[in-house]
Amino acid sequence: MPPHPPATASFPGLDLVSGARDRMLAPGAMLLAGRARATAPELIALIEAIALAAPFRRMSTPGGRTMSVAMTNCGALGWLSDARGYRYTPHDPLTGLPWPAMPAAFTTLAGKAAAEAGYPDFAPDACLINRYESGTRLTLHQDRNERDFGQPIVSISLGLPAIFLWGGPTRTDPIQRVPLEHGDIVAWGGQARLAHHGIRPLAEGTHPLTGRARLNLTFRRAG
Ligand SMILES: O=C(O)CCC(=O)C(=O)O
Ligand SMILES: [Fe+2]
Repeated sequence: MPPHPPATASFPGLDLVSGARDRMLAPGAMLLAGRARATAPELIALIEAIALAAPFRRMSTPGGRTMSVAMTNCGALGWLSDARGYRYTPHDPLTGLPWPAMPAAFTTLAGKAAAEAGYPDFAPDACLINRYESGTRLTLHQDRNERDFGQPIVSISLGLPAIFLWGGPTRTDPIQRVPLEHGDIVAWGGQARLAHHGIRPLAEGTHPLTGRARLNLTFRRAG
């Protein structure tokens, strides 16, 4: 071990070198550290505008439990969970209207991140927006409601930090705990496309841009 660890390890919020924490989580899965930091204020303002038209809500699981994460969507298709199961729909059941359009700033950044992770032609049609508060978590799951598992997933973290749980294709595979910070992007596909993943209960905190919350954008090609 070096006598002085790099400054980025001691002050993770201050690593001005984008990419200092980059890492491959598994073949096909990349942490692209800080890639959304520069556009974060714009992304957050766009999320706030989307939430005025399609409010955050806590959905029910098919088993009848209320999810702790609050969700909304933008794009041609939005992810839903209710008593009938998990699926994508073109309309928000809360308003009966189409989900708000996916802003160009979202599509551009998601496409760039996918390309950097080795998926050059990613054109997402669905963006799930998650809002976590202290104690909120997302249990280990696979993203498998999409039609084509040949398409990757791009996930952007904003606001409060979180611990991302990263497993493998089988539920019992070993789990890595990956700290995710404001502006981090994780992109996975190929042989990592069906890896189990989740979010540990969020710690209390306040972030200058999101207050007491973490926001996450998950981009997928669903249709
Ligand atoms: O919040 C995150 O970082 C992960 C979100 C996620 O896995 C999902 O929405 O399916
Ligand atoms: Fe997921």
